[in-house]
Amino acid sequence: MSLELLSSQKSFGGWHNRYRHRSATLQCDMVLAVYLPPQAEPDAKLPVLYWLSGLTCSDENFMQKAGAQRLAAELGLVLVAPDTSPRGPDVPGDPDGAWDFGHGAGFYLNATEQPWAQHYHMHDYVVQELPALVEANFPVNDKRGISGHSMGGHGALVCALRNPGRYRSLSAFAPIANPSSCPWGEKAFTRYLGADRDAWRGWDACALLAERPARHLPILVDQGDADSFLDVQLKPAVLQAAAAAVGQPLTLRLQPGYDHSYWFVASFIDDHLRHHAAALHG
Ligand SMILES: N[C@@H](CCC(=O)N[C@@H](CS)C(=O)NCC(=O)O)C(=O)O
Repeated sequence: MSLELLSSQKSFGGWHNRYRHRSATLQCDMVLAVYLPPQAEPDAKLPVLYWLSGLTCSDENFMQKAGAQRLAAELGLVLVAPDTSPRGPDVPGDPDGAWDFGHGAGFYLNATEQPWAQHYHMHDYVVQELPALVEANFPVNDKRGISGHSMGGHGALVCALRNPGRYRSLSAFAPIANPSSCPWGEKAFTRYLGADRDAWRGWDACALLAERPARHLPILVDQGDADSFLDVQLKPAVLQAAAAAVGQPLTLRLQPGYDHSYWFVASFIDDHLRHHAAALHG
């Protein structure tokens, strides 16, 4: 599993590096970003926070806009930001060129429907191939946290709920909380998973919570109350109700005046980094 270094910049005493590699899971080349804090000496064993971005994003949005490096450097956290879908000329995208499906919109699931099923296995990529790659190439241990924004916030919830024990910490910003009941999710799930809604349950955080809560894993969620996607696409109240019904520890913070952008993410990223560091360094 070789990584080709594309660029490297020093940041807060550590390094922001971008790499390309061939993904066996996705059957295409993938680019990812890794922030190595100053503690990442060759003999170190640092925990890793995986960040899953939202619709239209690549590895770059979070690393450039969230302002996570300063505190990650202080806390000794490695940050890993993968792309949001398989990419390339051989990977089919949205037939109409829309931004909410296909390239940049892999929804962190394993597609079962053609033509998507050949490449769109972002869940297995994020949960299996990516940690194996990171743990083979960087001075890290197997203490993993996961977080993300919007489609990626939901992706983080699903990755953790589907894989008990694989992550020690979990949080989300403005997750698409119940994709089975919103336009972005219904479009993506119908195409990636087919029309049978029973097949969607394993990929919807609210349905998963009902079946396999992770009561040992407290979830931190921040949501701006001025987010234009709040009522139609995100629906945090459904997640709150699903968590309450099964005794899942969930702290949902409605942040007054904040929208859906990375201005919002940057405003609360420190709280999330501390939430993860407390569990990962324990
Ligand atoms: N392009 C869409 C918005 C998509 C969007 O808001 N994407 C979010 C995640 S769902 C994002 O992070 N965008 C990239 C950025 O802000 O850097 C629109 O025009 O309404």
